[in-house]
Amino acid sequence: KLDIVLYPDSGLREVCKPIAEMNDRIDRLIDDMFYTMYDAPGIGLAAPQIAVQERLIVVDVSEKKNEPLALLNPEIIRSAGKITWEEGCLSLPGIYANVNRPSDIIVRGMNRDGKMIELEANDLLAVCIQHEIDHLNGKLFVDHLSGLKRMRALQKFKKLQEEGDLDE
Ligand SMILES: O=C(O)C[C@@H](Cc1ccccc1)[C@H](O)SCc1ccccc1
Ligand SMILES: [Zn+2]
Repeated sequence: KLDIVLYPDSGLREVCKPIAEMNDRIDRLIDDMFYTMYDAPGIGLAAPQIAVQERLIVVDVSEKKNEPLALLNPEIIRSAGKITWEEGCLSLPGIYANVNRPSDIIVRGMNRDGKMIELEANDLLAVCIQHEIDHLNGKLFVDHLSGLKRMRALQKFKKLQEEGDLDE
């Protein structure tokens, strides 16, 4: 299990580098990311959340946790519709807020077999993939909130972290 990087770590604000090709290092990283994601538990994880500044995400929104999807250099090439979801983030534990995003997307990327794929994602899978791609661009879900809501969310996160420190 890898340690998940917490806000306000500067690595979460970097634009990640594209991955040139699928190889053993990336294959092992994908396994470590899935293990860390399922253990959290979570339904998505982006490489910068485990301090790797490269364009790699893993998601699995299935009930049975048996539909793992890893994408290298993912890009959204079509988006439509609208959905509001109460999002959380493993890098901002304890903070939740409603975020509006397109509900239907087409995403292109390389899968762990090194094959370029395009897939349609809707609803929660679309939300999750957009949330993870945001991470690759140094964006966090709180950035989609209005100034006041964002400030309140980050103040609450700060307090939760300070309380946590006291409990130590
Ligand atoms: O931090 C992350 O990237 C993992 C996120 C992914 C995510 C957030 C909001 C909506 C969809 C995906 C989550 O913390 S994973 C935790 C979770 C579990 C069940 C439902 C929603 C979020
Ligand atoms: Zn997140």
